[in-house]
This record gives sequence, C-alpha cells and structure tokens, in this order.
Amino acid sequence: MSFTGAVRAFGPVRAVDGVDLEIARGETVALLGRNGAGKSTAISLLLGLDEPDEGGVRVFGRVPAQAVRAGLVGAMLQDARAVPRVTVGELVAFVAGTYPAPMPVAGALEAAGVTKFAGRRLDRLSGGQAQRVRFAVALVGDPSLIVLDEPTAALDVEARYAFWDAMRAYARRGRTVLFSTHHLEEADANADRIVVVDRGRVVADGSGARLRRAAGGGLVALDLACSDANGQAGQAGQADSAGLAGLPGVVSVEVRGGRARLRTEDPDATVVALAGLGLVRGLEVAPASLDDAFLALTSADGPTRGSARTSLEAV
Ligand SMILES: Nc1ncnc2c1ncn2[C@@H]1O[C@H](COP(=O)(O)OP(=O)(O)OP(=O)(O)O)[C@@H](O)[C@H]1O
Repeated sequence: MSFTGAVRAFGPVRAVDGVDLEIARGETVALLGRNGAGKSTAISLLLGLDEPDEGGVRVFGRVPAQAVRAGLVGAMLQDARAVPRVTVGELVAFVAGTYPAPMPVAGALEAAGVTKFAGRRLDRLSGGQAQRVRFAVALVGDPSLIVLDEPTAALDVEARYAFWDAMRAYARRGRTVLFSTHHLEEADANADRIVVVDRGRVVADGSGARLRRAAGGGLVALDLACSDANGQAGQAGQADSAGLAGLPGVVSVEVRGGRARLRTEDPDATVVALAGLGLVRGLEVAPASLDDAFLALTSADGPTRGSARTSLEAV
C-alpha cells in the first residue's frame, strides 16, 4: 500500500501533511506518534473512510474503498460503537459473511481471546473485552492487510501479550499489518519497521535499532580515576589534554564523581578514539534508548520543522 504526497487538512490543521510511504506485502509496520500526530487520520485515508485533499492513497494497487469492498482489508478502530442486543458471536459471524473467504468464526474468536464471552451482548462488555472483539472482527475476514488503530489501548498486561502473540501469528502467514501506537516498546517489539509521524509528517522510518542510532547514537562512560600510585597524572589528566568534547562523534560531555559520560552520535568512533588515548578504564557503551530517539525526533525543535524525514538509509 502507498501514500503519495497525501494531504488531509481540517481548517488550518494539516493532520496529514504530504506523506509519502510505501509498505510492502508481508511487512509489519508501526505508526508511532504523539497524540494528534496524524495517525488516525492517515488510517482513515487508508481505509477509505476519508479522502485526501491532495495526493493519493492506494491499497494493493486500488483505491482504498475498492480494496475494502474486495475484502482485502480488516480494521480495528478505536471508536467502533457497540450494537445493542447483538452478541459477540453474532457480530463476528455477520462480519465473516461480508468477506469472500473468511476464516472460521470460532478460529477468529479463539485468536482474539473472546471465545469465553461469545454469547454475551456487545453492550455488556468491558472496554478491554470490547477491544478484543474488535480484533476478532478485524481478523475474521482473513484479509491480506490488517489495520489496527491503537490496538492495545484498553488491554491489561495479560491481554496485551495474548494480543501481540495473535497478531504475530497472523503476520507470519505473510499478511501485512499496520498498527498505530504511542508505546515505543510495543512498536520496537512487534514491528519490522517503525514509521514515526509528527505534525502530519513522516519524520523517521526504519527499524527500532536504526531509529536509536539516527537519533543520537549512544552513551559512552569511562572512569577518570585521578593520579596513580606514583602520583602521576592518570586518566583525568589525559582526559583534559585529550579534550573529550573534541573526540569523534561526541556531542556533549558530563563529568561527575570521577566518571565521564559522553553522548555521542557515533559510539564506535568515540570508543576507538578513547582506546587510542588509553582511556579505557571502566568503559561502558549503551545505545540511546528508543525514548531518547523518539523525543529527539518529535521535539518542538526536532527535525520536523521544514525538513525532510530523517534518512535512515545511511545508518
Ligand atoms: N474531523 C476532524 N476535524 C478537525 N480536526 C481534526 C479532525 N480529525 C483530526 N483532526 C486534527 O488533526 C490532527 C491529527 O489528529 P489524529 O486523530 O489523526 O491524530 P492521532 O495521531 O491519531 O492522535 P491520537 O494518538 O491522540 O489518537 C489533530 O490536531 C486533530 O485535532
């Protein structure tokens, strides 16, 4: 599926602001962004629930509404309303009947963890139960693409694990999955690829590891234990003369309690330079966390303003 220069504006708000995105068959992609970033609007365009003002959206080469009508797409939306008096089983069976080649209803109920309350009315479910029913609805048509808008928002920990297990089993069958989330760890753990959106634009696109590297590499720490037994200047003196801040990749240096912490864009190059200077005592290297990466990419003065997406091809 693809977005090509897609724009959707609501008055002055450009909820989707020139998005170009290609997702190949079989990929599992997380759409990651803060509240109001444009995730739901992008999903509405993908499902044919809304139209772009400019640009185009295609699903398996078709206009989204046609792809949906052909049974190629299943969706789990945030605000689907319960139909009074209809039971879980009846709803899922009804939806199955609208697809050309659905999976068995019992299989969808089982995969979504709702078999136990198949006979219960939809308007008598808890928020988490209703959410699992929406997952069964998305699955039952056995669609080629499944689109999940914040699928785990109301789920408890156990239901969340069960949900991701089911989702991954679905993806392993070669299906394409797109889900939106604010949860960095979920995106990292469950997607092949993370697309970070901010203010309607794609600001980064790649694996979790690539995002970490693109957003500032990592942290390198080392001991600056002072003079040695002979009273000669030890690592601290060398550190001063070396000028840690001038080492390759180093963005900032903080020294506290005899230990230096370097934030670096290129941990490998920084470590090689430190080793060349003999500064290796207590050396530790940690990648930037995904939180660091996300904040760097979506902060007010991040790369969004007036610039293209962060290129991850080179990292
Ligand atoms: N129908 C609408 N009318 C007016 N503004 C809208 C409409 N739909 C979305 N917006 C605005 O577009 C922007 C993007 O909203 P969207 O719901 O796509 O974000 P989101 O990333 O899904 O957020 P959340 O994580 O909170 O669900 C927001 O500023 C929102 O207020």
